Amino acid sequence: MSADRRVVVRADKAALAEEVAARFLRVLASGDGPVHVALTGGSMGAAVLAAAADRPEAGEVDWGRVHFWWGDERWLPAGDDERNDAQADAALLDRVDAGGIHRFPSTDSGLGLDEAAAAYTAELAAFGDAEHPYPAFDIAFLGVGPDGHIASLFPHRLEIRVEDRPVVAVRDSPKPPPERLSLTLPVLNASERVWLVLAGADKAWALGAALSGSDETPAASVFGRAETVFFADAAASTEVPEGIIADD
Ligand SMILES: O=C1O[C@H](COP(=O)(O)O)[C@@H](O)[C@H](O)[C@H]1O
Repeated sequence: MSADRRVVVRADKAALAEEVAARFLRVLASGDGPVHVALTGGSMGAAVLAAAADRPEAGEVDWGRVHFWWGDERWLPAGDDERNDAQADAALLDRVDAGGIHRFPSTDSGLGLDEAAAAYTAELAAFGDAEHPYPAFDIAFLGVGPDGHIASLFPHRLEIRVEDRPVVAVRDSPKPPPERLSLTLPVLNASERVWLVLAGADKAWALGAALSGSDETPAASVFGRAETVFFADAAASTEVPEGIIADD
């Protein structure tokens, strides 16, 4: 794990999505083995994927090497517009021939919420190694809620402290829908790169709290093994301490 965290700021949401999309495509175009990417829902998740789909470098990526996963999912029927995977499908996944699309189960899968968590745990394990029963993501994308939540790990809740399972079933979520599935911190923290993407003035508090390391802010507790980067627009970065905004 690298405790070093950087903040990259761009003027607005569109410029931010373009910046992250360009970096995302550069990672996908490098190397030659399978690439595992954990996607996020929320406002910036689809914006980054849509920007990536429209960039010319998307044509240089061997999408057959790329496995897509999700950091969390809303417990809804397959294809529901509010599901995180449906938003990613529309933005990018329907336009590329990915090596694997690993969706969380849906309410119409015939599984209950706990069974769905177990099913995703098993799917992750199929791509694990001797060290961990889950893949080490090359990139884990995370949105950050105004309260500092990441994936479906919300402040002041037990799910943030779960270390013995890769997936948790979330009930009574403070944000609708009330039932969700989420990866846990040990899985996210095994990622090579953790990229948190946030835009808008309503995210300024969350970014400041994440950087100050508040125990109860989930966004403060996630670290990539090689790098942890907060990508923010100007409106979201007003509470970033001086001197930690990266030049790149
Ligand atoms: O519900 C969710 O919210 C968070 C943050 O979303 P945002 O719209 O405030 O950016 C998102 O990261 C998560 O994947 C999603 O399920």
